Amino acid sequence: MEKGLVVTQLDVEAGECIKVKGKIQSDAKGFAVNVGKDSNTLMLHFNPRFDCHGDVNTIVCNSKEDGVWGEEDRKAEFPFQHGDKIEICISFDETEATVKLPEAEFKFPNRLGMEKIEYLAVEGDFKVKAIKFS
Ligand SMILES: CCCO[C@@H]1O[C@H](CO)[C@@H](O[C@@H]2O[C@H](CO)[C@H](O)[C@H](OCc3cn(Cc4ccccc4)nn3)[C@H]2O)[C@H](O)[C@H]1NC(C)=O
Repeated sequence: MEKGLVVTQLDVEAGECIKVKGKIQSDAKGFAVNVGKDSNTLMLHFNPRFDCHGDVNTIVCNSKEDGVWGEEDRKAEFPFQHGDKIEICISFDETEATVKLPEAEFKFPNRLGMEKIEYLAVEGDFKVKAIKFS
């Protein structure tokens, strides 16, 4: 299966923002935005699931340390629809990551105490149009 967008060698610090703009496919089962050190060490795996892994219309967040998933955090809101054109803004500080959407905001603890984001990956049924660092 083809990989999505992967960006490495980043140096995103606390308070800075990663903006990912794109379109959710009309038949999306799910997609994920991963940020962290590398694919095995993730501050945040942000995984909206329309219908996959037994979840329907559920955002699953998690961390990954040395290739091992942490405890999942399922969010109450699901502000996505098939075909949506959205911009996801991810920022963090020493205690938590924040995911800002046009009509919702989610927090997830910075479990690994990461001080910079070096890695960004977007996977699944999401077509990236642009990414911006600010
Ligand atoms: C009840 C006992 C089994 O629990 C299930 O265990 C599964 C396997 O660990 C959990 O699914 C995994 O959850 C992880 C987060 O905790 C990740 O989401 C795992 O997927 C990684 C991944 C990304 N991708 C690329 C991708 C991403 C989005 C859409 C399409 C492809 N391929 N594999 C995903 O396979 C799944 O969330 C978990 N369900 C529950 C309710 O705990």
